[in-house]
Amino acid sequence: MNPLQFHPNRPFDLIAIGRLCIDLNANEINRPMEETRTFTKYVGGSPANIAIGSARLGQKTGFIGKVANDQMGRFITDYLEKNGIDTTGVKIDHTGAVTGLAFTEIKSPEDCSILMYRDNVADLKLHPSDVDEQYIKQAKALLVSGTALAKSPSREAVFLALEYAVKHDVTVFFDLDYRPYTWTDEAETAVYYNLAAEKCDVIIGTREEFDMMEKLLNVKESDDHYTASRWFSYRAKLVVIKHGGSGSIAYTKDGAVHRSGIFRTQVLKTFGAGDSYASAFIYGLMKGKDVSEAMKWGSASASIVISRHSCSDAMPTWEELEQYMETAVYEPV
Ligand SMILES: Nc1ncnc2c1ncn2[C@@H]1O[C@H](COP(=O)(O)OP(=O)(O)O)[C@@H](O)[C@H]1O
Ligand SMILES: O=C(O)C[C@@H](O)[C@H](O)C(=O)COP(=O)(O)O
Repeated sequence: MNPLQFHPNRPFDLIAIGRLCIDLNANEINRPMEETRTFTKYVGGSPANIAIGSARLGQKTGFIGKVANDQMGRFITDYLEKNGIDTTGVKIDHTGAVTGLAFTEIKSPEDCSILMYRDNVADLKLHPSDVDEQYIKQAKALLVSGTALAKSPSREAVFLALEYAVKHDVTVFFDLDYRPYTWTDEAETAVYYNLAAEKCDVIIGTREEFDMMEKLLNVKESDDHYTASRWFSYRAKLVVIKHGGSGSIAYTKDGAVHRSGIFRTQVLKTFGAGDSYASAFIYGLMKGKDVSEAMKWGSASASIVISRHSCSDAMPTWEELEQYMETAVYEPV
């Protein structure tokens, strides 16, 4: 069953809000950063990757964010537009802020990490005055990324977007996307994550991300069922907990539990799994598929992206995804 209903007759399927950054992915794989010399530049940032994935799958997609007033900022906006994403909501910073950079280190397929340069970044300068109620009102769904809550004024901009979404019956997806280095204080982090989650229809995160939110409440044990049920007294209808190579589990408000396995693949690097999973999972739900089927689409998309070098540029089209699901081997949990 699909517990979500999307407002019909809206021009945008999905509008994402949050960071637009640059990924610099190591060309020399199976090497530590100290020995890595060259990188390939891609558009990055979790919500950007999800929006690109969504557009590739054929969704009418828009973005609300802020970019630096320089070559990097223009590279990002240009790439979004080339992928058919509406950039009306992408504003340009005029305070001298810079573009966030994510250098990726691929020591082995299982051992990947990201070195982020995020001082004075333009994405966190997104201001409430940059968020247009009329724009959000045109969407069936809004995707919020947790990292945008890390600092003001971006934090207030996201809460305002959430208010508009709730007011206009826009279905809200919250990808927790917890990046510790963007935050300074554990309690502050958990408080804002929990406050935002109260306003969301669908919450998607890894076990570790939910643990971070629950630590503040002195929850000692990781328990997926407990985690999900906490949110059903608020707005949530669906909670998804991702477990890496062990698949994912979803709970719906009516008490149903859905499990998804993975599509085994030749993993090049692990990052990008969550973003590709989210884009195809959301697409599946918006196409009216039931939760289990949408999770399978998400797993297939993740499997494709982790076998490729980039995150954004590797996002599959619907034709690629469909063909992949016909031929690849699915391992149920
Ligand atoms: N090694 C893997 N092989 C195949 N699929 C994977 C693998 N790791 C992750 N995935 C897929 O990607 C999804 C999200 O991965 P996960 O690592 O939990 O998220 P994140 O990238 O946000 O940390 C998983 O639920 C699974 O479907
Ligand atoms: O989110 C970022 O700023 C970096 C991403 O573009 C990146 O490549 C990544 O980490 C993807 O995250 P994941 O999908 O949660 O693995």
